[in-house]
Amino acid sequence: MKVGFVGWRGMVGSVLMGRMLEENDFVGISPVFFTTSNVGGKAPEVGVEVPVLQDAYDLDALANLDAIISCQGGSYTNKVFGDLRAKGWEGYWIDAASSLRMSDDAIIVLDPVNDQVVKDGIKNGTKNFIGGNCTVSLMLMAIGGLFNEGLVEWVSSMTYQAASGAGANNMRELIRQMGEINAAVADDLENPSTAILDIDRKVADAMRNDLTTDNFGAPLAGSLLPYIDTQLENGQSREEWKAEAETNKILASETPVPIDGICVRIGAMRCHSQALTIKLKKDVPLEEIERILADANDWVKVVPNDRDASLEELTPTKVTGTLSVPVGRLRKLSMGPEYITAFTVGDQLLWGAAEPLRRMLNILRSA
Ligand SMILES: NC(=O)C1=CN([C@@H]2O[C@H](COP(=O)(O)OP(=O)(O)OC[C@H]3O[C@@H](n4cnc5c(N)ncnc54)[C@H](OP(=O)(O)O)[C@@H]3O)[C@@H](O)[C@H]2O)C=CC1
Ligand SMILES: N[C@@H](CC(=O)OP(=O)(O)O)C(=O)O
Repeated sequence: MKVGFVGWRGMVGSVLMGRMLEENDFVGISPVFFTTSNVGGKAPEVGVEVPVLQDAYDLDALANLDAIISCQGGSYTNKVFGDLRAKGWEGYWIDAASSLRMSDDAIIVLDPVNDQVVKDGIKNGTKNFIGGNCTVSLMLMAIGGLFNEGLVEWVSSMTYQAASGAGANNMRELIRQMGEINAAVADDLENPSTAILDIDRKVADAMRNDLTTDNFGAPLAGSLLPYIDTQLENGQSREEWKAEAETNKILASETPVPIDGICVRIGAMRCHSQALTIKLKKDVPLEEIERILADANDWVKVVPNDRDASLEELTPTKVTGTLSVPVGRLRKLSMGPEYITAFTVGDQLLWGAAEPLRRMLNILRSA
């Protein structure tokens, strides 16, 4: 199988490369690496022979491939994909960007949750397989079991999203902002007799006036940003809109499940967290809910709803850089026995972006 990689050196692409190397995924394929900036340059070393970097806008070179994985972003997809198909290319297009997600001829891939949808799609000739929005994929990795059992009447998700979802420069900016806050009061922190309200005043002043905000457009460190992605007419942000639209597409739901909430950017590096309120269709005992969640896939981990376990297991710090998707704080809410709450954390660059694409390629290889 000849596989083209576009966007392999970006943030999502680098995580994809790392995972493919870890899993020996380059063995048995003929990889071709593309670039928008360095045609003829040296391709990365992946343990098999590879040609020099090819031009990512060269439709003839792309049309030679059996499959293309793009982590280059939506504008690249918009520029190249239509023309490539118009040329008659019938290979598989696997993409991290959102551009094609809701197209009728595309499937959103998250095989631990929608394996059957993906397999049916391949059988029926689908050629476009697109990674889901990170928040949606991570929510489904955590509570997909309840959806697959048909138990969910609706979900409200309140998110705590990491800087990485906004890009590499935003991650740098978050750390820079943290440093700028520290610098504003570094001397005062050394002096135990400095009044805390003086420190607080200086910090607030620095946050309002002195932080670098070129990428986020607002101070994030020490604060939060209650709006992600673009504004829609109905009052939702586009990130909030994706929850219901993408979840039901991933699950190929016959009756769409309402999912809505508020998406918030916080000062975490690359783990998205979500607080979920779930209305079940019936009263299910908590132990049964925990069993359904735990059995749904190999990566979800049910964390007991106690203080020590939650602080140990259920934080971005613990989860970052891993494929584990813990879900905890599980309990019935006072609204009634069908209402439960849950808190989940997941790495936004792994299950949220690169891992479903890597697995999709392997599904195609073994199809
Ligand atoms: N599914 C999801 O939830 C997520 C999806 N995404 C999608 O993935 C796309 C790519 O995101 P992301 O990886 O953050 O994008 P990056 O900005 O990190 O990389 C995109 C491209 O920028 C070019 N580039 C320019 N300068 C550099 C540099 N210094 N280091 C590395 N690459 C550089 C590279 O192209 P070249 O080699 O051709 O120069 C690279 O492929 C997004 O636009 C989005 O569509 C992102 C996050 C989550
Ligand atoms: N919007 C997400 C990241 C992302 O890239 O989402 P999407 O793939 O749906 O555009 C975030 O900011 O956390």
